[in-house]
Amino acid sequence: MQPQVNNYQPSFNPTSMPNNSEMMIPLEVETTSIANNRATSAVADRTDTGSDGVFLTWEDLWVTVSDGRKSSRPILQGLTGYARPGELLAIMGPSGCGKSTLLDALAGRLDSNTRQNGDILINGRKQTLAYGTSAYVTQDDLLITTLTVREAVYYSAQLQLPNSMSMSEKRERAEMIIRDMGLQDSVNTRIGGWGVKGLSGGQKRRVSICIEILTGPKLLFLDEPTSGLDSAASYYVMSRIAGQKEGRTIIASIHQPSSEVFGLFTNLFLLSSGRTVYFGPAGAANEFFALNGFPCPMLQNPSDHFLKTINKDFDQDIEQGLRNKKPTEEVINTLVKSYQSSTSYQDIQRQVAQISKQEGEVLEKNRSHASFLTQCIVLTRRSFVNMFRDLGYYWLRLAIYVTLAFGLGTIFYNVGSSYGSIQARGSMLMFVASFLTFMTIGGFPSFVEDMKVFERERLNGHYSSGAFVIANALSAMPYLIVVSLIPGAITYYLTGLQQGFEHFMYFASVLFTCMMLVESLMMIVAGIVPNFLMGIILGAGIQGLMILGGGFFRLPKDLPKPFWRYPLYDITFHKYAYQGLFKNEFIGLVFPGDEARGPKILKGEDVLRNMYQVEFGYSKWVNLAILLGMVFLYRLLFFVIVTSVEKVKPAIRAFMSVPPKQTKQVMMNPSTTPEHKEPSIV
Ligand SMILES: Nc1ncnc2c1ncn2[C@@H]1O[C@H](COP(=O)(O)OP(=O)(O)OP(=O)(O)O)[C@@H](O)[C@H]1O
Repeated sequence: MQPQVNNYQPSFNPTSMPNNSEMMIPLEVETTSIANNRATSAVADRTDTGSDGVFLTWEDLWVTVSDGRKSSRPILQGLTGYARPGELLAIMGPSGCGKSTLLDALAGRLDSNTRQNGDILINGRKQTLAYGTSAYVTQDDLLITTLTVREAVYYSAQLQLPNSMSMSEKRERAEMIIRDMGLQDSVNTRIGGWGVKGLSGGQKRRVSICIEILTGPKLLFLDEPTSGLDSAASYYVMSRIAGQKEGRTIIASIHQPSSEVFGLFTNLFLLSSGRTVYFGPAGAANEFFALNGFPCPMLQNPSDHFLKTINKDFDQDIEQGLRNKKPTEEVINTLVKSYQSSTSYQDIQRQVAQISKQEGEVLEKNRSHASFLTQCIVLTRRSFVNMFRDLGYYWLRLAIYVTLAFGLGTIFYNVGSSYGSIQARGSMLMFVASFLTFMTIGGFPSFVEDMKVFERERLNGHYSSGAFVIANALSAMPYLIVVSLIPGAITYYLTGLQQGFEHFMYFASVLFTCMMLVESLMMIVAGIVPNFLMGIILGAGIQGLMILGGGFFRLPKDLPKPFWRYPLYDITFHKYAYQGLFKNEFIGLVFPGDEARGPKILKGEDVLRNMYQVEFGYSKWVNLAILLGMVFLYRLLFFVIVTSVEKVKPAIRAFMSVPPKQTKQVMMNPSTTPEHKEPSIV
């Protein structure tokens, strides 16, 4: 159909237009408009932020990203709008138009390489969202892949729901949400990840939604909740979400909603290349397009029509196929200008101003009501189950450790007590304290996965960072005990190190503590660089330096100052591990001296003092205590890092934002330019 001439009347006011639920095809517009007028104006006039719920407004919102050179590229261009309790706002637009960026900006989760300008107010107040103030179902389903659907939702219920609710009530709530999302037939299916097939993409999507709607958050963001779902599933999922909107503010970006799903939206925010094509009641969008000369063809889904009209990505194909068609860029400019000169736009601005003026309640952080102890217990249990089921977490490592233990046991088999055994014992202990513990790095991919899930759950306020840090350490302990006892015993007894159960237990304890230390170190690395390759390189580099400066490859007195001797030698855990193991092994043993040079008999203490320059004055137990203290310190550092990221990120974002007035000076607002040009900041 050829577009008609632009006969759009600026007096068009979508806030007085009918509700969309009864208006799916153009013919119905006229018949339902009068009936619905009253309903929508009632909604439109509800701007009292004093009521319970979240009123969100954004005004002249710009988001730009540096394009690598000295200029910036705008992703969102001066957007203005609002979302209110009891309403479902749908954000639609072609792929890449900025839907996720808008959601991220509103939820306070923009990437650090972006700059945000403009006002976002919550209940009329400038308030930083994120970390527990809202729930956000992101596009990526960051879930624990080894859990079943029931486990994932139930653990989440235990973490998020208050202690005052009984376990059976929590279980009941979890089961109900699972049923609501149509997952009752997959409750016992594991979610699955790379390498392990589990749920389908659409089912994972629904698990993510289940987890976030468990507590009925006051402000809910959903980024493409229906991706991967068939049209029936999309409708049921969206209708469940829409059914929760009473007293809640829901904003969802969505691709290709069916006409039934479209009927569930209260308001529609239509974007193209980061510009507003339309904002207002979803039911009035059809008329807006029709009045501008782009009526929805009979029997066509309106949302398909809107997206087709404003998608310029395939203009070349269209040009080849339909030579007489208006270029899409022109169509978009017409709609953008038309919207900006309409009374409805002024009305939206008036609404935003009105809502912004009324200061309502401060949105409280952290929706989690489970006690700290409950969080620790539930997270420890969940993490323990995950570690047990994830073969790569510990079991594979155990198999490699056992293989290496046999390697060590055979290469140093029955090491004896000759003069030559001194060097053999030293090398073997060094290998155990350095390389066996170094291999803990192999668990890093699993740590990164854990960190991703933690970040999502933390941002959505499911639990505190402290509970995560404690649970992560506690759940790893039983496995590390197994991993240090079995390969430790094989190595110890095959090589014939100093006899006595206490000596073996000390050996295994140092191995265990060093593995805890390396795990803690790698969690710190995962907290700083949540990138698998970079993390492994960084972790390996740090440990390489520590091993070098531990006082074995270069004896302590020969270590160059200032870096290697002070401070590295004193802070590297390898120093305390080597010296503890050496004391455990050599003290009490006697060796025949070097026949050519030294004394006839060498006492173990002399070997330590003269050959390895071990520090005396404190016992091997002090070495072990220092190592345990380091585990505590590393975990504390990990906690400080994850909590400071929470504080630093919003501060950086606030620092990166410039007041809207400045923005207007450096950027061209399309509404003020006769022909739209891509604005840029240089
Ligand atoms: N942090 C970033 N750095 C660089 N470019 C970015 C960043 N965030 C978004 N963009 C760019 O902004 C544009 C809009 O991205 P966004 O993800 O918001 O689109 P979208 O409408 O959600 O797309 P889709 O529907 O395909 O998910 C894209 O071109 C994207 O590459």
